[in-house]
Amino acid sequence: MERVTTSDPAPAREDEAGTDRPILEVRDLTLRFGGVTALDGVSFEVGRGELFAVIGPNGAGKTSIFNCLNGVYRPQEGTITLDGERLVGRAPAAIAAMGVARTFQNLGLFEHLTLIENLMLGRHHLMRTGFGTGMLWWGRAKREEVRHRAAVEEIVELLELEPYRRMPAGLLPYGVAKRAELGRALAMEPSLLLLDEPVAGMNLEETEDTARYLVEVRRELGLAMILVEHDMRLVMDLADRVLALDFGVAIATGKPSEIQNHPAVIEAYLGGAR
Ligand SMILES: Nc1ncnc2c1ncn2[C@@H]1O[C@H](COP(=O)(O)OP(=O)(O)OP(=O)(O)O)[C@@H](O)[C@H]1O
Repeated sequence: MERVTTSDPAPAREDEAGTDRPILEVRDLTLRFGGVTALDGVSFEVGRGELFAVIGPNGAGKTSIFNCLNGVYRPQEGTITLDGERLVGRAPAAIAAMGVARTFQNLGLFEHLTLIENLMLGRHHLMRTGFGTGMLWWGRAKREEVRHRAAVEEIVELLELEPYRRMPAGLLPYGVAKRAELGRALAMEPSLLLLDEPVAGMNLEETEDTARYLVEVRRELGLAMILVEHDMRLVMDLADRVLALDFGVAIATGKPSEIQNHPAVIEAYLGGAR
């Protein structure tokens, strides 16, 4: 059952969706699987244009947060509010249509489709003219397609994917495929982007490239992003603020420099290594 706390600093009302309010507000999120408490009363906010990172040892609950945010898991308690709209209880497709996009740890591209086709699929939910209507109203459908193609080409340019436009996704080098997946998520025109271990399996050069593209995306699009990542250097370099989890509990939230030196965070990582 949803628990609405009185401590919510900003009640979820659409008319208050002003620019100063955080784009995402998570309050007292609790998620249980039988006897396992994956998330235990977790609260945090993400500001507009903020790059917010979630860290923690294996099994801390990072993926569970993403799965609650995009509607794959339904938390037993707590609220999630995106721009004044409650998310808990909505289906993943509805949440995606509200502006929450996600990249996956393992690639989520269609291997036989070209890079451009994959990006166009990312825009599917934004397309109003289906095939049937398109036949009847081909003029409007054509104009709409031109608009969508132009939006996709902007992303291709931003992420420097031009040389790979017509290549089937399955043939892309790994680093490029990860970038294409970022492009597919951006093609959705999200208001919140969830980045699930964007540099997993990358070498140093690819990791540095990814960091550069994320900085670029942020500068160009001013998009709010949540980053789950084990690469601490990337997190500390890129994030505005960091939430550290341990056994489903939020043990610290703050600037990267504060989190790096936080005794509870150090203990959580060293404890896990013992
Ligand atoms: N579908 C599920 N069924 C049962 N238990 C689950 C499920 N999903 C997650 N859990 C449990 O919830 C806890 C948190 O898992 P989660 O995957 O969110 O951690 P994580 O921080 O993402 O870990 P990692 O860094 O290894 O990906 C773990 O104890 C995990 O076993």
